[in-house]
Amino acid sequence: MKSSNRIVLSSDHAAIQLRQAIASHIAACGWVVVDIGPTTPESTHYPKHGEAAARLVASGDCRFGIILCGTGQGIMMAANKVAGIRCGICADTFSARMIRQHNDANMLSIGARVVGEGLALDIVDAFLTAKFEGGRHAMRVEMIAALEG
Ligand SMILES: O=C[C@H](O)[C@H](O)[C@H](O)COP(=O)(O)O
Repeated sequence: MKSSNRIVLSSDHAAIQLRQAIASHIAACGWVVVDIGPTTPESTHYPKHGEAAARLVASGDCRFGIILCGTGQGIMMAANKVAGIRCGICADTFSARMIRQHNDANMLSIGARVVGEGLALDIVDAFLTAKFEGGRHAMRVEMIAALEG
């Protein structure tokens, strides 16, 4: 079922605190948060958490996904293996805005060991408030999809 107001959140052990801060922030902004954990700090493996979040976005259950690990890199790589996912990693607000406007990104990855909480929340806001511009960018996004075979 398509949902325009549901956002899935996921992380590995390196980003639990920041993930919870983002969950509170976006819930206060009116989004329905689907936080799929983990909730305990034991070491875990980012590929499975990236994949789980990506599948909820790819299926249409959630409109967007926000995923985190230490750098944001590994979990982003895993999410992008799922067909239909366009996940960008951001450590600045300009990129967070542009991956929506130009790339129609449906997932955002953040490195909890890279950016502090204040900047991370600004990045999330930039991502969630920007709109895909379509036009010349639409064909390029279709070209990305074509690579999925
Ligand atoms: O891209 C991978 C992430 O940054 C992981 O969060 C990181 O590799 C986990 O490292 P560690 O097991 O040393 O906490």
